[in-house]
Amino acid sequence: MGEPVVRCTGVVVRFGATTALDGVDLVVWPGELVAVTGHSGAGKTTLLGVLAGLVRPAEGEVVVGGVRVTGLAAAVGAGVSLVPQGNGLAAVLTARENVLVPLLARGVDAGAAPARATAALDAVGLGEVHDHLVEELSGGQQQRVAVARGLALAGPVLLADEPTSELDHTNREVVLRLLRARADGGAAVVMATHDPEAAAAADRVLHLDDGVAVPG
Ligand SMILES: Nc1ncnc2c1ncn2[C@@H]1O[C@H](COP(=O)(O)OP(=O)(O)OP(=O)(O)O)[C@@H](O)[C@H]1O
Repeated sequence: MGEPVVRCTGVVVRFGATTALDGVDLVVWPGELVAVTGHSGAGKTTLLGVLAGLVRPAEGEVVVGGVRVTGLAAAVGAGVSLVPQGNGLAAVLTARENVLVPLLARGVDAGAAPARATAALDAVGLGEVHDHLVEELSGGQQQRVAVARGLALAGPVLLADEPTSELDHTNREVVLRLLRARADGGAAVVMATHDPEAAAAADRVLHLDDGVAVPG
């Protein structure tokens, strides 16, 4: 049966007196799209942060592709990419540059990277605005640039934090279809969401309640 891509065991995260995650276990296999749901403040972003090596747990461990994730460098090395909440785009770069720069930073061949960036932007329906500055784009367009950036990285683990929150129905379906396709291609995809339609598109739901995983 092979190995899961992501194995998260007994993860506890505390921010001062707040316990954001309280012993969370999560296993994700290649080909799975998992939705993480829960009320605002339940710990969804924190969990994705732990998987992305951005948040260090007080207890427990995360293993991705057989590598223990001890920080950002380990997560990047294991091929984790994150579509962050708030998109994390550089406003003064173009849509295309926002997708291209991380590809080059991760060592994608400079000859191949531009076509990959273009294809990812086309896939999310942004063919017309490749060369527009991000600050000139609408919130929904910016969100799709962030999704394109995550998709273009094409690693074995794609994390997406509320990737459809700014989108209309049509674009939400486009993004969900792309995440589904990425999982069908063998990646492990983990998506935090408040959107019941997005959760319904997942193979499985991990529901968090005040940092505790509860049966969905
Ligand atoms: N950097 C931080 N410093 C202090 N507390 C934090 C920090 N990040 C998160 N928290 C707290 O941890 C808890 C979980 O927050 P988290 O952002 O993971 O929730 P969430 O489920 O993603 O919420 P939302 O749906 O609103 O994005 C909250 O109580 C939050 O206030």
